[in-house]
Formats: sequence, C-alpha cells, structure tokens
Amino acid sequence: MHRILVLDDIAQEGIDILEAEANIEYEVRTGLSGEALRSALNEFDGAILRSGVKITAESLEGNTRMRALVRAGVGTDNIDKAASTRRGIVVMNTPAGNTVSTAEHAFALMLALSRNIPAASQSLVEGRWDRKKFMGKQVAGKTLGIVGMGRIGREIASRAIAFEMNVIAFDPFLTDEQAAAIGVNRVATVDEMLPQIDYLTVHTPLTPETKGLIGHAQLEKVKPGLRVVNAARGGIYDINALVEGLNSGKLGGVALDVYEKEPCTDNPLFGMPNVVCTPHLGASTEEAQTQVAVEGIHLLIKYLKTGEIRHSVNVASLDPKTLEELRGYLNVAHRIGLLAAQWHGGGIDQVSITYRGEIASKDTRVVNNALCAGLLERIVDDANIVNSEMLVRERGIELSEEKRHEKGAFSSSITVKVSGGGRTVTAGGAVLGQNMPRLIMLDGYRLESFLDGKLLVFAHNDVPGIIGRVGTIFGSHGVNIAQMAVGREGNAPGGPSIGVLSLDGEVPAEALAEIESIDAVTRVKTIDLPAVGEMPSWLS
Ligand SMILES: NC(=O)c1ccc[n+]([C@@H]2O[C@H](COP(=O)([O-])OP(=O)(O)OC[C@H]3O[C@@H](n4cnc5c(N)ncnc54)[C@H](O)[C@@H]3O)[C@@H](O)[C@H]2O)c1
Ligand SMILES: O=C(O)CC[C@@H](O)C(=O)O
Repeated sequence: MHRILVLDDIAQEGIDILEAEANIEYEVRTGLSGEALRSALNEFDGAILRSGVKITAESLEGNTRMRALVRAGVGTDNIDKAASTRRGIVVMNTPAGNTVSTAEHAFALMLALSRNIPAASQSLVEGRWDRKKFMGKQVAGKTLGIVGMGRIGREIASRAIAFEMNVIAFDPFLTDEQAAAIGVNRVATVDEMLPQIDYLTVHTPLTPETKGLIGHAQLEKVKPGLRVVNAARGGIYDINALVEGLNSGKLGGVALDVYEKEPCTDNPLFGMPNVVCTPHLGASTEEAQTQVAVEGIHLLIKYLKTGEIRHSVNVASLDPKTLEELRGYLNVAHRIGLLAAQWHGGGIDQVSITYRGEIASKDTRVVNNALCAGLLERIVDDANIVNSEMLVRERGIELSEEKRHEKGAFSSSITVKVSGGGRTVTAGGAVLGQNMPRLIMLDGYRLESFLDGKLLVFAHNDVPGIIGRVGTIFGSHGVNIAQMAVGREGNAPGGPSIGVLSLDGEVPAEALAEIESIDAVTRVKTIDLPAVGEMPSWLS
C-alpha cells in the first residue's frame, strides 16, 4: 500500500483518481507548516502540492519514508531540491498543464492595464460615470518585449502577433531561426530591447540572473510610458524601482500576479494609480487545475508503483521503455557497487565507471546512481537511485565516467574501479539472457561468476591443490558450494589468481580462518549480495 499526501487544494479530478486506484491510500492535509508538516511528510510515500506549502530542508529533517514530491504546476521554487535529492526524494512537476492559462492571464493583465479596466470598473460601481479619466492605449501596432521564450513566453508571442503587435524577444536559448519561425525579433540583451518597447512581460524562472532583472538602471533606458507585467515570479522586477518609475512617469503601468513573499497583502504598489494586481491567479482556471492535478497524480502513482520517472527536476527521467531496457543493468550496477565496496573494504576516494558496448549509447545517469547506491548501501541509510551520486560526491569521492562504444565479449558491460587507502579494486558485470546478473571480471581477471547471495572471494597464487583445499574446508564445515569461478593471469599456472565461490550458507569464522591460513592465499573476504531475483526497493 502506498500512502499519498495532498498538501494543497487540487482539482477533484485528481482526488477521484486517488479514490479509484488500487493499493493507494491518501489524505488531504492543507495549510501545514513547521513541525506538523515535518511529521506529516514522514508518514507518506509521496506528496502532491501547489504553491501553498514550502518544503524546506527542515521539513524533510529525519524523513525516511517520502519517495516523491510532485508540484501540480511549473515552479518548484517552494521545494528545496538539494535537500530532497539528499534524502532520495524525486521531485517532479507538470510543466505544460497551466501554460495556456498563465499566458492568457498575462495577456489579460496587459489588456487590463492598457484599457484601465479594473480602475474604470471600480469607479463606475462606486457611482461615477467617468469616461475622460480612463482614456486607454491600443495594443495593435505597439511593440511587446518578452523576456523568457519558453512555454509561456511563446504562447504570449503568438497571442501578441494575433493582436497585431510587434514582438521583440530575449532568451539565451532562442536562436535566430526559432525567432524567425515564431515571428519575433530576437535581441542579444534585455538592455537592447528596453528603448524599443511599449510593453514588457517576463516569463523566466527566478534565478540569480533574473532576480532584479528590471531595476533602477534598466528603467533609465526605457521608452517613457512603458507598461510592465509579471506573471512569472516575484523578485524579477525591483518593486522600489517600479514605484519610482510610476511616480516619475517612466512607467505607464504595472501589472503583477506574483510577489516575492506570498501570500502578499501589503505592497507599496497596492492602491497606486495604473497598477493592476492579482493574487497569483495565472494557473487558476478549471482547465489548468484539472490538467495539473490529473497529470501530477499520475506521475506520483506511476513512480511509486513502477519506478517510472517523468518530468523530474532533480534526477534523470526514466520512462517505461528506458526503465525496462535498463532494469537489468541497474540491477548489475547495484550489485557490482556492493561487491566492489566490500572487496575493497576501506575508505574510498576515487570511483571510475566504464560502460562498454550498447549501454554506452544510453543515458547512464541513473545507472551511475544505482552503482553508487551499491557502493554506499552499507554505510549510508537510504542511498537510492535518486541521491547516491550526490552522496558519493558530497563525501569528497571523485567520480568519473567513461563510455566505450565497441563491444567486448558481452553486448554490454559495466566496470567499476574503486580506489582509496592505497588499495584499488575493479569489478565488471554484465547481464546474461533477460536478467541474470553476472560478475565477468574482478581485479582485472576474467571469470564468470554468479552475482547474488553469499560469495567468497579469495586472491591466491595458482598452485596445484588449492581449489581442492578450499572445497574440503567448506565441506568439513557443512557449507555447500553452488558455483565456482577462477580467473588467472594468462594461461600459465602458478601466477596470481582470483577465485569466487557462490555459497549456499553462511561462512563460519573458523572456515574463513582456515582458508586465510593457506600459504598460497593472499586475501580472502566474504561478500553479501541480494539473493537471486531480489531487487532494491527503488527498483522493484
Ligand atoms: N503566475 C502563475 O500562476 C504561473 C503559472 C505557471 C508558471 N509560472 C512561472 O512562469 C515562469 C515561466 O514558465 P514556463 O513554463 O514558460 O517555463 P519554461 O521553462 O518553459 O521557460 C522559461 C524560459 O526562461 C528562459 N530563461 C531562463 N533564464 C533566463 C534569463 N536570465 N533571461 C532570459 N530568459 C531566461 C529559459 O531559457 C526558458 O526558455 C516560471 O517561473 C513559472 O514558475 C507562473
Ligand atoms: O499552483 C498555482 O496556482 C501556481 C502555479 C504556478 O505558479 C506554477 O509555477 O505553476
């Protein structure tokens, strides 16, 4: 049974899916913060939210249960992504569900500013028939500047063109060809557009680059009477500069849907003439809310039930086809990570992973995570497919990845080299058939061993009788050997070799001591791996 927490009001259509879904329990708890939020998050496997709740590092403190947070909307700025990743929580959003509604809202704000609609309406209902005071401006023939030509920016552009406006756009990722196809003029900087435009609308996330993007210095460069709109994120415009711009006449109007601190009921712009403000309503349409709730709930259920990751903002996506293609390799990667950490047995400061063959052409970020999860599993609680690479790097371990497209003996293989404290070990794995994980190399010696359950690895010099002696020791302690693989340097006997035994039971300490005492044995270690068919919770 998976438990889902609904943290904000979402459309009933999303709740209906939760009601109908088998093996899902849900609760709606809105308005949570502080300790109540922290303890609630630890009771559920997944949560869905809008912008009404803040998921901070503190609210995830001590969390051992939550696996996925879904934002029913675009902006995930109310979720601490680094803290979520560290805790192994996938953060997903529904990027397109509210695009059109938000573009329509931003456009409505621009029209409302141009034609003084809110102030004129207020004046009339208060008993005044004042037509002179509310002389407006036509948008047709005017120039609109758009900063941020992503999903919403592009929808705005097409609407503006339909209203016969000229559009100038700035976005570092917008090419001349794309601009021409959309029908806008691309500029290389925001400053370049400022003297040319009558309206400005921003559709970027709030980042260190966009915070205060339009401030006092920029208002010096604008055409007098510029009308500005923000339905993206509070903080992109400097509010004090906007107040000053309105007072000086540099600005002809300001329309805001978003604020630096929300809820916001107190702002120096409120009550000023030529200001239109709405309480973050961009996505508040029945259509958008239905779409983001339904999509968000599906994302959560899919992830919890199948491991499929879509629209994640903190981890590589894992669609069903890729998940099926990679499942065997995720399993092998996890197992060779576990084996390498145990065979190394000490502090690690370098890890290098090599993908060879067909797998080298795939997106291997999740496979890196699976391997790192294996490396860390015995020293860190909750290392999983989301957080392990980050946890490895946070421990100061240097991680590198190499891809070699040519095939070796197997169609694909994964090799890890782990170093630290003067010791380096290497382990290579492959998938046989559909999903049979195999160890195909250990410390440079080719072999073919099972990669599950209890293993005994012993490095030795390949002298006659050694395999027999090891077998006899296990026989005398009643431990059955299920499979044995030996790898040695070249074909000549006598040199260094490595043996891997797959055992049907625990290795008694006395048996281990007896094997260690054999002259030709240089190192021996038992290795614990998941049983045949057993998968980590994040892969099952
Ligand atoms: N008011 C609302 O209710 C509401 C609803 C939905 C989205 N939003 C907000 O609108 C914003 C845009 O959403 P979207 O879906 O279009 O996102 P998007 O990711 O599709 O587009 C954002 C664009 O901004 C561009 N960008 C980033 N940094 C930039 C910079 N420094 N200068 C210029 N361009 C830059 C990116 O290249 C990208 O093309 C987000 O902040 C989102 O949170 C608000
Ligand atoms: O949940 C909301 O209504 C706000 C949505 C919007 O700001 C977003 O980023 O998607």
